[in-house]
Amino acid sequence: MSILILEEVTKVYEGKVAHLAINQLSFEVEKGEFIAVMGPSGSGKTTLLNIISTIDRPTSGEITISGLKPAELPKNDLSLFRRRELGFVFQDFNLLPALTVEENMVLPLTLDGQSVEVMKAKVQRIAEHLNLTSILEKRPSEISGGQAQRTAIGRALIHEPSIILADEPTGNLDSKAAKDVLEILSKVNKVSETTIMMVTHDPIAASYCDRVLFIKDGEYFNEIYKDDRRQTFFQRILNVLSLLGGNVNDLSTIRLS
Ligand SMILES: Nc1ncnc2c1ncn2[C@@H]1O[C@H](COP(=O)(O)OP(=O)(O)OP(=O)(O)O)[C@@H](O)[C@H]1O
Repeated sequence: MSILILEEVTKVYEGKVAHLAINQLSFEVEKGEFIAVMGPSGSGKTTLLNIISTIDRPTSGEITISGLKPAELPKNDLSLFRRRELGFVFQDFNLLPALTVEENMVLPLTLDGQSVEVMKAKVQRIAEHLNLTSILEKRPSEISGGQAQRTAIGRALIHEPSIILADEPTGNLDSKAAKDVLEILSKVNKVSETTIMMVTHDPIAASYCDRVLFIKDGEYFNEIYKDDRRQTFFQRILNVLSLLGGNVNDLSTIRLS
């Protein structure tokens, strides 16, 4: 069953000079899939994520998430839809510095007015999965980057969303913390069957996924599925990236271990 369907989605940024950022892009994501989106700088990855996350609207084309078309929802229903169906993980964590790890994680629930008992129980369960139990009382300035990103993943999961949208979730982490975060995302994907879509420049991060979708100049370029070991998948990802071209600086963040 497809949980996300894009049908001929186009995004044009209007301005002095109009810019075609996404051009007639169509693809589907299955429920429970862990998919990466890769492409050179400027190929439209962030635009795509913004459109799927309902932060921005497509110029034309249709998007269906969990059987609903967000573009057709009234504003109030759209905020609720975003809070219930989607979880967000960003490169720079986006934690509130004045709140503890626990308070950051429950923030989406407090907006929903849930009882303290329900919130505590949910936090405990997720904190155990994400290995955060011992740091629940700490503030973002007192924890490592990897712990901060795991907290952000916990916040994204607290609503049990249908899809987690992650924008370069390992971009600010060293290789050890990045590996931890990718293993956590894989576990979340496998254990709770949460669908995850991750934009990344890093072929190692992409190799944790089931499928990598490559875009170029806002258009579909290629896609490959993992059907073997992660190391072999990583090599195949590198092969497509070399065909894809782009600025060599785009690959400057690649870690080769
Ligand atoms: N608000 C905007 N107005 C006009 N053009 C924009 C706007 N946002 C992005 N663009 C252009 O649309 C294209 C796609 O941008 P986008 O940020 O989606 O690319 P990206 O693949 O995420 O790039 P990067 O990997 O560098 O983050 C780029 O050419 C960019 O300059």
